[in-house]
Amino acid sequence: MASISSNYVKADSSSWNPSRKFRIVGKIRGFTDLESQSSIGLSGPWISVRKPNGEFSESVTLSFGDHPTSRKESYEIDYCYAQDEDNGLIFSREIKPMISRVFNGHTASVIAYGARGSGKTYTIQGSDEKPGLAALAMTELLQMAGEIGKSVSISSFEVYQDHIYDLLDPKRPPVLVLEDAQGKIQLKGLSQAPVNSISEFYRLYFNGLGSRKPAQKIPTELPRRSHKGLMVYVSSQNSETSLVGKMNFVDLAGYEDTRRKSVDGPNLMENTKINKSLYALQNVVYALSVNESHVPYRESKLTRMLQDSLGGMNQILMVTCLNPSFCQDTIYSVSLASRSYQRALTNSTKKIKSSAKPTGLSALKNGKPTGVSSTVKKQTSSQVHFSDKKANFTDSKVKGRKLFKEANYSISSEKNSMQADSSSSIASVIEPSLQEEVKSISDVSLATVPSEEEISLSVAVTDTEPVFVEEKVSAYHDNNNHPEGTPGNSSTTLALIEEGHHIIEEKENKSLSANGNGSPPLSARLRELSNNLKSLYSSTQVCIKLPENDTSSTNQASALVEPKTPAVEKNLRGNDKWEVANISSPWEALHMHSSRMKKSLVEETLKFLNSANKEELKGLKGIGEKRSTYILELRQESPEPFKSLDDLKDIGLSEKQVFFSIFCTTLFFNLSKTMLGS
Ligand SMILES: Nc1ncnc2c1ncn2[C@@H]1O[C@H](COP(=O)(O)OP(=O)(O)OP(=O)(O)O)[C@@H](O)[C@H]1O
Repeated sequence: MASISSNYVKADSSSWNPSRKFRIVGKIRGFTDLESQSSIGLSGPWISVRKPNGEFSESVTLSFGDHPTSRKESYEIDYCYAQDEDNGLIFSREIKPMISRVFNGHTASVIAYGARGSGKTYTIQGSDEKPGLAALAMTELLQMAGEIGKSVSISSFEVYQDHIYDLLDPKRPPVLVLEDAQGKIQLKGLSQAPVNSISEFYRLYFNGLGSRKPAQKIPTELPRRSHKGLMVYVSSQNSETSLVGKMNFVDLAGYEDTRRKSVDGPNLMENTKINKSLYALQNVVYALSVNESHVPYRESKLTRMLQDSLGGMNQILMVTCLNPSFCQDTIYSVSLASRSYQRALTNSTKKIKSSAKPTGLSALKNGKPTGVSSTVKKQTSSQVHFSDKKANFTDSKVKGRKLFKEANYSISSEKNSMQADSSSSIASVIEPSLQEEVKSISDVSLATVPSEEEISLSVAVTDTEPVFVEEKVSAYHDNNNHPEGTPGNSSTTLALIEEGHHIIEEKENKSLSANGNGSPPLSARLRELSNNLKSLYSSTQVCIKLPENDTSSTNQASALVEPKTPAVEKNLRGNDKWEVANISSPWEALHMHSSRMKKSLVEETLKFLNSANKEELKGLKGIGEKRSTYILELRQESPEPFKSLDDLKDIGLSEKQVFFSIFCTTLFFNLSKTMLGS
């Protein structure tokens, strides 16, 4: 047990400040038998835990010992449990006070996160011999419920690749996250089982956890990495509807920075999704901590399904699990925890110094260990917010550059479900000579924007055929909180192409000597295509009729219009008129049309899913008998189950699939109509 510094001060009592929503504690994992026997168990302390102000400290600082890559900063969190402090102690100090709140009608959540192998499962799930926090809490909950005449039931779930599976009944289709008329989250398809004794709990919980075998598609012997959760409901007896309170236990998948490891194919994809959902959770924690008006629950399934539990007056204990020996990902996790801690101090009166460096999540996103040394870098919540916003903005750009490598993966291995499903049909209407260039642009766009949430289409008209350019823009929307289509939302295709262009140029400059195959560099092809688009624009001017009362000098503004784009004139609203009147470049025109067209397609897609009959639904690629039945079922429960493209995930479809399927169907319909002369 040599890993704890002599400065370590043991826990005396839990001091959950009632005004705080989040409490952030650490837990240093005990050595495994193997580690105890090896040199790891004998090496000196790696993590030092100190109370900065002696016994009066309300927090502790963590620092990491001798290792060339260890940073010398210290990270502040609420508390840290030592290697030899077990789950029982964490339970009595942290969880027990939460349980009484559950019986008072609140929801409490315990979320374990950290690097791989840092002890998250041991802490939350435990084992038959060493109960985890969930089992310890369950014993207490059952006892208290018995005493005051309440009933207890559980649900157990897994979030794998942004799909939720029921672990109590694994044969069920993925769980749907729906929002009812009151704005409450409903988990459709997640079963609940009553629990009357701890042995019954063990049987249900551990059978469920063991029942999901690795997905067949994944060529690995290892169990798949996923987030696992337990929901415990306390209800008034004999009444399913009168929920008293709820408790969640979440064992998150481990954070792993894949750039330092050779992870490939499906594992890389799995890891990317895991990290994306971990970032999403941090974004939610951040938004809640600083009382942001918009909390990005929809960024991942996990946060969406926990929306009601995370929001409101509910309390959340974040347990940062720490590897006892050197692990770079543990340092990242702690920097993240420290960041959350600082954010959680929303009403802090501590003296604060701001830091210009992007830290915490944004730095983590950039793959850099953060410089969150809480002892030296404190920020007010508003300062944190501001700098983070800025950091996020630059982040998306910087990340675009950095992500280039990752994007290669996502293009080649994932290839984007949309591309896989619809590229053939789209390719068939693109001039063969342009196909490669279009693909290049798509790739650049993919490379420059981190999120895969939304796609918009830009359509340029050539003399003969339309050219489709894929664009990904939602991360920019989200990061900048601009409503779709507002002037602030200026991340257009061309901006992306330009950005990608520079990245490619930079890359090419570096690797020019290595490129001996004589093929024109991508930047040259992009430039050529960019010039083509410009000349096409000047040779194909289609006038947009301006509102009659608009006599501004720009009323000859023109734009590229794809035949059959949604009616421009008819749909002009106040802002749109402004937009049309102020078009000053072909790119603005192109962007205006692409976003309007996208908006229109989205609306049509949702309308279609909310109203089409079974046969019509089945006409869409990706929707068969099962899905169409399911959609109809959903419509019986709620007349309009699809309110945004995000809801498509609930039927297990990527929005890209449906979007492009609809797009292609509409396009072919229009083309055949044109050819038939109607
Ligand atoms: N306090 C502890 N004392 C002794 N061994 C422990 C302790 N905590 C965890 N371990 C052991 O360490 C190993 C890793 O723990 P665990 O599986 O809980 O990590 P994890 O963070 O859940 O991993 P992953 O990220 O892969 O899900 C296991 O063999 C576990 O039994």
